[in-house]
Amino acid sequence: MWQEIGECFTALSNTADCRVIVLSGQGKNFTGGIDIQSLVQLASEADDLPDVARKARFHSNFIKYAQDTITSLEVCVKPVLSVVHSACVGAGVDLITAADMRYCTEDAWFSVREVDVGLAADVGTLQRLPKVVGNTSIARELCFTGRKFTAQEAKEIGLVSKVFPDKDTAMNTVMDIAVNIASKSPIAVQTTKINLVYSQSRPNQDGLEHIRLLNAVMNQGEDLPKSAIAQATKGPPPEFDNV
Ligand SMILES: CC/C=C\C=C\CC(=O)SCCNC(=O)CCNC(=O)[C@H](O)C(C)(C)COP(=O)(O)OP(=O)(O)OC[C@H]1O[C@@H](n2cnc3c(N)ncnc32)[C@H](O)[C@@H]1OP(=O)(O)O
Repeated sequence: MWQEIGECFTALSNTADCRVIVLSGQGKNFTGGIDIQSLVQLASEADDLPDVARKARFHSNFIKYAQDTITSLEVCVKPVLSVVHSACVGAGVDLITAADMRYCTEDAWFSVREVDVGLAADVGTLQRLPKVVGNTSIARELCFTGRKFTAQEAKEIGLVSKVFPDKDTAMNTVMDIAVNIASKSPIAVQTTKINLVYSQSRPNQDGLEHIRLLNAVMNQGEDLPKSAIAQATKGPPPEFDNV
């Protein structure tokens, strides 16, 4: 699954007729996080190596691979909307915090469970959760304790944008949001995502410089006049070529 997630988001990022991605889970839970047996197996494979440097390199390589998998959501230029139902544990929080938007059902619950399996979270939660919720005290409490928190609390701290009564309602509403985004200029939407991601950990001046250079090129495209004229004339929504 690690491999498929990375391949999937890389492929969708490069698939012209995909404009928006909705990520949801099948079955009883959104995700129970990393397969614990595979984690134990990995530790034992590292243990079999003859010396500490090689053990360290083995761990480092897998962590990098897993980090890149989660980061593939962020690197993907198409907006990723995630919909969580029931449990979202450990790697699930890493995954959704790399998405652009998060929604959940009333029965959803979350846990930054890594400390309880003896790990410091290493595939994104520690970097992204504090920024997503904008409150380092609550982010740290959740990371240090691994405690379960409800959909309601996730909404209160800003982890999710909205809580829906059930999965069908959540999916229908989030699909409407996705359709709305997909109707807009893909150049404008994707450049917006690229700049938001670039700017999230940099000074404003760097982000401004980045968008200035991007738009010096992108503003020469056909989507800007098409959209601007439709807005100004209250004309029908324009159609845009895929990127
Ligand atoms: C480089 C490192 C990269 C990433 C690291 C990520 C770290 C993490 O993800 S830490 C989190 C690890 N996950 C957990 O600790 C979750 C433990 N499981 C649970 O809390 C619950 O099982 C549940 C996910 C909330 C689901 O509960 P429920 O719906 O009640 O089902 P269960 O009966 O408990 O489980 C069914 C069945 O699945 C097995 N299982 C559940 N989660 C895992 C898992 N993460 N790994 C392996 N197996 C799991 C559970 O043991 C049950 O198995 P049976 O054989 O049916 O007993």
